Amino acid sequence: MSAARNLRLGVNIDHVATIRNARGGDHPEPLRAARIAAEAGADGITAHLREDRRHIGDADIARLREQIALPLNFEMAATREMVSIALRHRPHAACIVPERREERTTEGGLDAAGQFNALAPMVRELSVAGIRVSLFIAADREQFDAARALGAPVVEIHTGSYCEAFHSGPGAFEFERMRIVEAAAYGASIGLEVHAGHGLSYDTVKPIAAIPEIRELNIGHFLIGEAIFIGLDASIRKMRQLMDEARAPAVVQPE
Ligand SMILES: CC(=O)[C@@H](O)[C@H](O)COP(=O)(O)O
Ligand SMILES: NCC(=O)COP(=O)(O)O
Repeated sequence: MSAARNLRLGVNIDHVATIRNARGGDHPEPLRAARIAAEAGADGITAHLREDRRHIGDADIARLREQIALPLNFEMAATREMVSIALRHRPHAACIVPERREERTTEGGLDAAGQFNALAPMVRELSVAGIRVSLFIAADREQFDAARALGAPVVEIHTGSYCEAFHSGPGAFEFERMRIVEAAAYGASIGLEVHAGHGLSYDTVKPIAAIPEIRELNIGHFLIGEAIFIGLDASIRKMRQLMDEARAPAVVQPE
């Protein structure tokens, strides 16, 4: 992703494929969404190849790698099948996420500490292939320590609980925000590159974008939903603008 930006935006296009798959066929095409995202200022494309292929499919990953110049962040479960697919396509990054077939979406973070021995060879294999490994984890020091010990250079903090807390009142929202603030600072202090994502919207993005240690946000479902009303280009540009506003250095007024 672009080195020039100190907060990158990865646009997740999974739910373009969700709509396509509702009817079969090839409309709307995730590849076209990726092209629009690139034009709208995305720094990267994120796609989650779920084991059940409920949205993105294998052919989407192949097309994205062949036809999109932006870095691809390939979200994958910790399975041999997914490691083989990643090694075949060599995306810029592979983000390992926990998956349960019966879940509606990614409900929690990866248990990097509990699954240490199973993850270690996968992280190694992906890294040796030149793929930047990221672990999708909760804002929890034990998980950050495990990510570091595994040799993953990047962690992505699951912002789902934070986004849900937005609807539970200011106290709960602030509590979840602070957990992410502290975790991001801790992650950076032990040498990890910190990303964040899941469920972010125009209402919730700014406090996360304002956290200086966070280098990348991955956002999808809200952007694709909002695109129904204002178009994909406009929905991405507005998100980018909110991120930039949150990140802008405070202007000190002369006395
Ligand atoms: C890991 C993650 O947060 C994304 O993959 C996002 O959740 C979109 O995919 P799902 O809606 O299938 O969970
Ligand atoms: N890793 C999070 C992601 O890619 C986007 O999640 P969402 O915005 O679709 O919930």
